[in-house]
Amino acid sequence: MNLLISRLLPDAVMDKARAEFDVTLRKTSDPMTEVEVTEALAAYDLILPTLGDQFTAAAISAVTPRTKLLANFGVGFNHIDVGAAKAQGIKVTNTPGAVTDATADIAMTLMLMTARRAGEGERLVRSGNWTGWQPTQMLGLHLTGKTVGIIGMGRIGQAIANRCRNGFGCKIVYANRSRKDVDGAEQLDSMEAVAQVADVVVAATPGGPSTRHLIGASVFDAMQPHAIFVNISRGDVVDEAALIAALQSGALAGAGLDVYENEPQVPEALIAMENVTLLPHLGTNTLEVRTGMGMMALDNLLAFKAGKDLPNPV
Ligand SMILES: NC(=O)C1=CN([C@@H]2O[C@H](COP(=O)(O)OP(=O)(O)OC[C@H]3O[C@@H](n4cnc5c(N)ncnc54)[C@H](O)[C@@H]3O)[C@@H](O)[C@H]2O)C=CC1
Ligand SMILES: O=C(O)C(=O)COP(=O)(O)O
Repeated sequence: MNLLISRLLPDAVMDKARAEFDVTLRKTSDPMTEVEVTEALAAYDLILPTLGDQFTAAAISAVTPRTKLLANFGVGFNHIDVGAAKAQGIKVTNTPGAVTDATADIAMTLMLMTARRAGEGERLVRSGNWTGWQPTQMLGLHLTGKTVGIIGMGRIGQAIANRCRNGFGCKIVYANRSRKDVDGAEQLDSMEAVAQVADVVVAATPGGPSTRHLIGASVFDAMQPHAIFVNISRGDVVDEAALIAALQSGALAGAGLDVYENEPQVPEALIAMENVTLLPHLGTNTLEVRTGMGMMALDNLLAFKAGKDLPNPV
C-alpha cells in the first residue's frame, strides 16, 4: 500500500513507516493546500496528515478517492472534515492519550510563566536593565491554593486538574459540554460561572466549527481583574480580538497562549503586551511524545493493512 506522510516525523517513525509501506514524504514543511489534498486523495491508499493540512469538505468531495484511511498525527482533527471523509468512504483515526501529559505540562508552563511574570523577567535580565532584587519588584500571582477553572474537562483538562490539585493544592471548577463526573472537581453550569470564581481559566476543548469563538467577551468580562487566561486548545476556540480588548481594558491580568487564530501569525497587540506569555504551539514538542504520536498513527495504519479493527477511530 502506498502512504503519503504530510510532514517529516521523528526517525524511528519514518523508519518503521518505510519498513511497512511504500512511503512518500512531502518535500515541503508547509501544510497541505486544498488542491494538494484533492490530488493526494486520488493518488494514495493511505495518508498520515498533521494539523493545518486542509482536508476540507470541498477538497475531499472534489475527487473519487483512492484513499481509505487518514491516520492523523495528533488528537485534534479540526483540520479534517470528518463528515465529508465518511461520505467518501474514508476512515479517520487520531492519537488520543499520546499527547495528554505533554500538553498539560505546557498548560502548567503557561500558567506559571504568566502568573509569576517569567517571560517579562527573562526579557528584563536579557536587556541588561535588571537593577537587583527588591521586595516589591515584579510581584505576580501566587498559584498555590488558588481556584483553577477548566473549560473542556476531557483527557487534557483532567491532566491539568490533577497537576493543579496535587502539585499546587488548587481548587478545581470546570465547564464541559456534557455532564461529567470528575473526582475532586466541581462542575459549574456555565463558562461564565467558572470565569467568575477562577483565578486561572484554562481552555482545553477541541477546535473546529462547533467551538469556534466559544470563549469570548462574556467569559473575559466575567473574569476577576487579577485572574489569568490560558489557552492550549486551538486558536479559533478563542475570540482573539475580544481577548485583546479585555486585556487592554484590564478585565483580566494576563494570558498565556500556545495557540492562535491564524497560526503562525500572532497579533502585534499581543506581542506588545508584557503580561502575555506567547509560545509557538509547543504542546507536544518532545521527541518522546512526537515519536509516541507517530507510532500510534502507524498502529492505526497497520491495523487497517491487516484488516483489523482500528484502535483509534474518530
Ligand atoms: N496545544 C497543543 O499543542 C495541543 C492541543 N490539543 C488540543 O486539545 C484538545 C483537547 O484534547 P483532549 O483533552 O485529548 O480531548 P477530549 O476529547 O478528551 O476533551 C475535550 C473536552 O472538551 C469538551 N467540550 C467539547 N466542546 C465543548 C464546549 N462547547 N464547551 C465545553 N466543553 C466542550 C468535551 O466534552 C471534552 O470533555 C484537542 O482536540 C486539541 O485541539 C491537543 C494536543 C496538543
Ligand atoms: O503537536 C501539537 O502541537 C499539536 O497540537 C498536535 O497535536 P494535537 O493535534 O493537538 O493532538
